[in-house]
Amino acid sequence: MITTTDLSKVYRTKDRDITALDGVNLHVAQGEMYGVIGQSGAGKSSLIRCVNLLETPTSGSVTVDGRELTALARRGSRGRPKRPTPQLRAARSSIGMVFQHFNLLSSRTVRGNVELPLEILGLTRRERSRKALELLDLVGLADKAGVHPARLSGGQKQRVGIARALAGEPKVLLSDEATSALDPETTRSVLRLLRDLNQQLDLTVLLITHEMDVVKSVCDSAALMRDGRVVESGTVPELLATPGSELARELFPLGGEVGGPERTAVDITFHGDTAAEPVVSRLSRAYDLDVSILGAAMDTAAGKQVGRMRIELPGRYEDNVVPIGYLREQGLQIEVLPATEPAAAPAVSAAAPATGLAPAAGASEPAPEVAK
Ligand SMILES: Nc1ncnc2c1ncn2[C@@H]1O[C@H](COP(=O)(O)OP(=O)(O)OP(=O)(O)O)[C@@H](O)[C@H]1O
Repeated sequence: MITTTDLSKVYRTKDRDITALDGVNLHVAQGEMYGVIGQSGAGKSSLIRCVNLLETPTSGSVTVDGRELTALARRGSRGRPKRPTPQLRAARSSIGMVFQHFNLLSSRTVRGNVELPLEILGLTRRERSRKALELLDLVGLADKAGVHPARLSGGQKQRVGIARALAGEPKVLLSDEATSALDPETTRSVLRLLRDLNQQLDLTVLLITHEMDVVKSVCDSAALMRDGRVVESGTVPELLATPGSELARELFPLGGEVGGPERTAVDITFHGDTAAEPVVSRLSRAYDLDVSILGAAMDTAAGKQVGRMRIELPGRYEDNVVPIGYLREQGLQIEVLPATEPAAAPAVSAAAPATGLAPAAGASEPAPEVAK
């Protein structure tokens, strides 16, 4: 539904050129909720603004719903569009946008704000009113139609912003840090609303955020951006199945100090109904091993249960090839951590943290050993 190919954006300022996007290739499938995460300055806003051509990319292409928007834009001087072409304007109507600070008009009522894009689309007063009330009902705000934004909570303002974004019946919704200004409870309810709309309307949602919890609670897929590049991307299960994935580590941080070179540390990821713990006790019994559980995390990602566990086996990797093979045979995803020197930091924290959004290691207490 959304494809960017070699997308680059360079801001030319008086003093220097700033490369905000450096060859971004992204593919968001129809009906997907796709989260782009990264630290401040990574290029997330530039990406989302280039997707709907609010910013003109310096090079590369953007295709939304089969239309190459970059080809529809007429370039003006210094890369700025002179004016959107009618074709670009029409294509943009299939893209809704939700902003961090809501961008509501304080002089208009809630209904008046939702009606604004409908006026631009040329609907009659009666049609506008009917449609706006329908949209307000969809976001749970039918009773606030006549109220001005100043009398709404942050979450309610964002719901109005979402209703307004849906006015043109878009196929794609772009969300620029839509929950960053909201408290955790309100964040959860707005994310639930976005997820419901995604499912009810088969809406494709591209959201940018700096919060891993946002990705974890609603996204089917995610990309990690750094210095204008996508450094990792995929569906959440794919990321969890990728050895060494930074996103997987940040989504499900595992704690636990690894004991040293005479120990083998293994990260186990399990999905859905597979539970690791009985497998670990079976392993312990079958191979007469003292298995230590260093850390564990159970959570849901995009509505599916996912768990991770870090265990430690006595002996080097060479001594544990057979038990590790046994774990793999159980259908669990296994990642063996590189051996560490006794005084060295755990391998995971040595490679950590890309986003700095969550601790990668040392977050939880070591659990007792599994009984043999
Ligand atoms: N209009 C602009 N003119 C010049 N430089 C800009 C402009 N917009 C963004 N930049 C620069 O481009 C880089 C990427 O910025 P961008 O806002 O896309 O990142 P971001 O990941 O969204 O960050 P944040 O989370 O802080 O919004 C930064 O170095 C920023 O300073």
